[in-house]
Amino acid sequence: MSDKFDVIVIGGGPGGYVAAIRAAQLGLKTAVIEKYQGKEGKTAMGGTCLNVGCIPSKALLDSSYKFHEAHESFKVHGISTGEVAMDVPTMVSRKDQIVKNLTGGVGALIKANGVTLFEGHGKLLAGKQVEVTGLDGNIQVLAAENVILASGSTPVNIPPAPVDQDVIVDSTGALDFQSVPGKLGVIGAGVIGLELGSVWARLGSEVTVIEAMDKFLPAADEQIAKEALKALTKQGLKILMGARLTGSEVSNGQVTVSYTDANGEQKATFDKLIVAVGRRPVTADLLAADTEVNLDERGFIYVDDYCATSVPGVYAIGDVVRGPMLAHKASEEGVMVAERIAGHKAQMNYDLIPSVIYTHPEIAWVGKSEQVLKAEGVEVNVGTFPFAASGRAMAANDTAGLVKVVADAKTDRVLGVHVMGPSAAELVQQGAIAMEFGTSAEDLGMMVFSHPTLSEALHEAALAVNGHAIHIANRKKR
Ligand SMILES: NC(=O)c1ccc[n+]([C@@H]2O[C@H](COP(=O)([O-])OP(=O)(O)OC[C@H]3O[C@@H](n4cnc5c(N)ncnc54)[C@H](O)[C@@H]3O)[C@@H](O)[C@H]2O)c1
Repeated sequence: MSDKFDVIVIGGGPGGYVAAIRAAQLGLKTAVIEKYQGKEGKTAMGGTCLNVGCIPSKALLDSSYKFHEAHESFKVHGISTGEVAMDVPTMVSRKDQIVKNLTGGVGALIKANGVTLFEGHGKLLAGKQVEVTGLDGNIQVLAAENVILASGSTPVNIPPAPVDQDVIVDSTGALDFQSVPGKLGVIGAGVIGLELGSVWARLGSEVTVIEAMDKFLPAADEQIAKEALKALTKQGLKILMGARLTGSEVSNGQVTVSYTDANGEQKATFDKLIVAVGRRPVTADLLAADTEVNLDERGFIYVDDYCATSVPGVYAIGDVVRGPMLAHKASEEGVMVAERIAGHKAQMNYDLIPSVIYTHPEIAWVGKSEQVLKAEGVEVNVGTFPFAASGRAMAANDTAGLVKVVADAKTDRVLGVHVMGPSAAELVQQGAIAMEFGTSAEDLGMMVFSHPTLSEALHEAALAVNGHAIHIANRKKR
């Protein structure tokens, strides 16, 4: 046995690297184990989020939105451009450079905080020992007082559309197309399907999204989901609901998919097909048989509210445990666990984890939807404000969508903030901060918001909860 650590973290994604940095800050002797090899053939920190998830997809979303604006919207402002063209390899290599900078930055932070990096595969053994299989195949065993499992998730594969990363790709392959597919199929109208579908639609692909469920974005507030479906359809995304994929056949560089919908058997042919039907936790070769760490019935590592597993001193965080598969949820769990190991009484508010879909307009929310609250028997007051009535949104030529604030009818406490529109993610975060402090709609209404800002739409929606909005006619007058 070569070394003993206070904390060993398996996995260097947004859960693991944040946990490791926080543990080191708290004076704990910490190691992190990471095996992912980036495009340069070097160990890259940051997990799915930095390497093949949140960050690269946002790089492509931003590039493609700029192209779309130059192509479609500049003329409204009086700007003429001549022919606008997109060089896809340049767009993709810009994305790669951002990934390289960020993963390198995290590597530097790990070092600066005195965390020891082991490059290779980590596996928990009994007795809080951790086996590391190095990239060269050499095996060493480390000992720890505490182990944090942060092995993340991987895309779900489905038998009717086996991924070959050429014609049929998953979310990773879809970040590296070297040209714009003429016809693009997407399986799954979830977060990834809509974000990546948007990227390629903006660049000119004819995009068809095949979604098995009948209800669009079931986790979102119904009013927001309805508006979002309208907006995305207007942008040219063909979204087929209640359509279940049954098979696919690749030939001559194209793929023909079969699916069933309300009208029976259908077929469609695409140049590329993105499979985005969810992600599953990574636990393969993570736990030796005698560790006594339990999994739940869905294959996630079973943890309590504080991310403690069934084995004292062993914790698990992020996508490998229950809850939404979101980088910010993983990071906060990492901080909580590191602090608890250091003896602090840290906890995390699982009720206020914001969700964002980075389409344009963005779709974001925090707290509960009007429908969920009503189903729970909570009486609510609702205030909405459309961006069409916002001076700032008009100035930006970006007026689709609305802000919706849902408050308890008895106490006026804000229970949900739901936004579709420009900077929805940032506006929802303002709601999240206020909700964390138990805000009422009246409190938000009494605050001074800068003019002219998009944030005023949140102010007005909060005022509208009690019939006091100034810049729209109130549904409810008091
Ligand atoms: N912006 C973000 O926060 C962000 C971005 C990307 C990914 N993520 C996370 O990554 C995870 C995975 O994302 P995702 O979009 O793959 O999953 P998802 O669960 O959001 O959506 C998958 C969709 O595929 C549909 N589906 C499943 N099987 C199907 C089939 N056979 N035919 C047709 N449709 C089918 C499902 O009904 C669902 O609507 C999510 O948990 C998400 O939160 C988050």
